[in-house]
Amino acid sequence: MEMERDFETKLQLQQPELGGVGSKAVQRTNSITFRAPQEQFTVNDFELGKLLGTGSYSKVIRAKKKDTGNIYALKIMDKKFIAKENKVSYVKMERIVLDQLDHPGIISLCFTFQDAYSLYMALECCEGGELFDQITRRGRLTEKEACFYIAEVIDALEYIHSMGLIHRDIKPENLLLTSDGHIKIADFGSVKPTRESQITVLPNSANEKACTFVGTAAYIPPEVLNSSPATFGNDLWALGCTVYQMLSGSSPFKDASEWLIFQRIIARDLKFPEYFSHEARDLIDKLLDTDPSKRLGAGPDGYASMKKHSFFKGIDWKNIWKTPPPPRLAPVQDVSVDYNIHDNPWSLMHVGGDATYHHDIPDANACPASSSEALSISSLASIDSFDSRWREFLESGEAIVMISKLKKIQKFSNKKVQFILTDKPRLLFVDPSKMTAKTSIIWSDKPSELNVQVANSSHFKICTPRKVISFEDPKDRAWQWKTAIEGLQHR
Ligand SMILES: Nc1ncnc2c1ncn2[C@@H]1O[C@H](COP(=O)(O)OP(=O)(O)OP(=O)(O)O)[C@@H](O)[C@H]1O
Repeated sequence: MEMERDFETKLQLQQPELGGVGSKAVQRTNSITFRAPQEQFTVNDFELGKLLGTGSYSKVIRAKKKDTGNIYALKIMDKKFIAKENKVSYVKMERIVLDQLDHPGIISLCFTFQDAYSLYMALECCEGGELFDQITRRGRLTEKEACFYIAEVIDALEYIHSMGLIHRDIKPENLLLTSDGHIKIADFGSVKPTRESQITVLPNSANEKACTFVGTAAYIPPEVLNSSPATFGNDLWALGCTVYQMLSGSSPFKDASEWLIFQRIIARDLKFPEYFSHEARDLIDKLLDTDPSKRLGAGPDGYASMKKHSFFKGIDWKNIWKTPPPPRLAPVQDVSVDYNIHDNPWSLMHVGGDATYHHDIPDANACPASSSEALSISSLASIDSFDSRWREFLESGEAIVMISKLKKIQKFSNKKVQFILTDKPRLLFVDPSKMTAKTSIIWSDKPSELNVQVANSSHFKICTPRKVISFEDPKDRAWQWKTAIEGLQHR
């Protein structure tokens, strides 16, 4: 209870002063004016649809407001989890920053509300999913496609920097696509305002993370690894890594562990695939300068030098948001995560009340989110971090990628097992009735030593040189198990 109270005080993002339920009136807290109001809604006011994505402290769900029919991406954050994981400042920062930004390339915040367990941010819904999924599905993008997407990111990033903000987590997972294929930058939890920032922040939140190590390992610039304070150059480095990833399908310093990734970043161990054009190499090379002040876009003429780069030949910078985006990829089969509240492993723990759950809200644009369970392996990593029951079976820093109660089919009797795939990667069995760890399957990245054979939507086999284990997944996720395991083998 004490923690709850403490949390409530810490997360008092705003106090409604004007208007009642549904009011669009402006509100103030500590003399900050909020554009997106804090409403008195409950989760019962929404029809919850498919899971759009998961972050390290949130789940984002497509939700339709029952009275208006408006669709939102509802970012749901478990209060206790946020307090426990010290993410309070991240939530505050994202709320207050998104509230003040206004750009076609940045996700907009429509309103917020909360209940006893969760905080809810109703965001503009990006039906096209993550750019990451587009890259994963295609293997890589063409230079023409990448050029368009990067040009939009640059336009939005120029605005973010002009507001005195460093995003600090630019990566393909945080670049979302609208239903018509334009980019929107998401995830402003790691933002750091500079001293000159025009953005108003809540007391004590601006400097909390001044030199903290934030971001994602593969996109972190070398100076951050050396504990230098954040600069706009951080985002330019991450942009360089993102261009590389769009064109090649993987990040430039990818390696088997974070430690190895960091070694490669510090050594600037950068190799280009043969098929990269001279212009692409030159752009990436200039963005990945080890000196942050020399990175393209960081010089005295700012973004103008970047926009003039030959890679962007033909881009109409003034009309970029009116330019037709590259054609959409064929949508993948909608493998929306089953998050029936009564089914524990994938449940939305603590989503208040008796919410109405709909597995699929019909989409006016017939455009399913591409953030599929099967393909967004990395972003699924923390989906179960809200469910602490399985934590005891994990090693420190290890996260669950996929978990299900399966029937292990044996010769004489079948057995129920909790089957867990982690990002380490490991495949574990837990006896769900005794809550004891059983054997694990020896992991191998080689398909000859570990492969999954799907018989039908519910039945699959895991084959290793020593044994073949047959499973039945009552939730028909056989293909998803295969994709998740193979995704980690190719990580
Ligand atoms: N507005 C949106 N429309 C569609 N999908 C979204 C939207 N916002 C977020 N998502 C999906 O949810 C995922 C998680 O969201 P977000 O990155 O904001 O969460 P987080 O908890 O802040 O994550 P992180 O661990 O990256 O800090 C995104 O990667 C994306 O797939």
